[in-house]
Amino acid sequence: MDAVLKPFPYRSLPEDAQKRPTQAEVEAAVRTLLLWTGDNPDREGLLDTPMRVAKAYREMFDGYNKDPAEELGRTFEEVEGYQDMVIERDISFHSHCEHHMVPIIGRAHVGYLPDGRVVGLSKLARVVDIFAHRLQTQEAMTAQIANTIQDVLKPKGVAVIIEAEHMCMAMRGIKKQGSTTLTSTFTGSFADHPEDQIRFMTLLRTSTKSGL
Ligand SMILES: Nc1nc2c(ncn2[C@@H]2O[C@H](COP(=O)(O)OP(=O)(O)OP(=O)(O)O)[C@@H](O)[C@H]2O)c(=O)[nH]1
Ligand SMILES: [Zn+2]
Repeated sequence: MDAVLKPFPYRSLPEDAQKRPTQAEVEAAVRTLLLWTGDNPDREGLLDTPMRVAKAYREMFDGYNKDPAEELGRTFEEVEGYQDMVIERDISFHSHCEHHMVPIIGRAHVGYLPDGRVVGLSKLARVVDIFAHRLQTQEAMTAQIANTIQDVLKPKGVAVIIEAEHMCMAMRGIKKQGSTTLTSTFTGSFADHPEDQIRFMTLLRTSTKSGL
């Protein structure tokens, strides 16, 4: 199936990337990579690997087929006048770095200050996953999540913090296991009022075991 990529509002794709290669072309490319490792793509254990890799890529990079704005389209106003921040903490995600195409594994914390409308909680995690399932830098992913929620939901502000481990730092190159990268983007009232940022950070640190 040759899917045509949807327009992507936060990063333009080159013209020739708009059309996907065929399944046969992808499998041939994986076969080349297998040869590059030094292994034999014709041995029994590797015969179906190009097909499996193509299938896995379709799943791991399905974020290119989805529009994060659509996820935020359905909102609710009946929340009994609730006006304080809403935070979805510890949203686990898997992504791939755009430099080495190896995994980034981490957690996102997403908060917003509603302006009359709230969104289904799962939708915040869906937005995280859509951006995670594209080739990323952590900085870009953090900004994309915050800017999409700000642009579509139009709350008073959005706060996004991501902490992640980059396998390109752990498995190769500098080989530092266990170091994590922290990034943050604050929009609206979170950018304008330090006290909102502080409250966000304080709420994030509230222990889930505290019984609050
Ligand atoms: N800022 C940023 N850098 C990243 C991210 N993921 C990977 N990198 C870095 O991207 C850089 C790419 O550096 P290059 O010198 O072009 O590539 P390289 O020779 O593979 O680099 P080394 O990892 O130092 O071996 C590396 O320093 C990676 O650690 C990310 O999400 N954000
Ligand atoms: Zn990398």
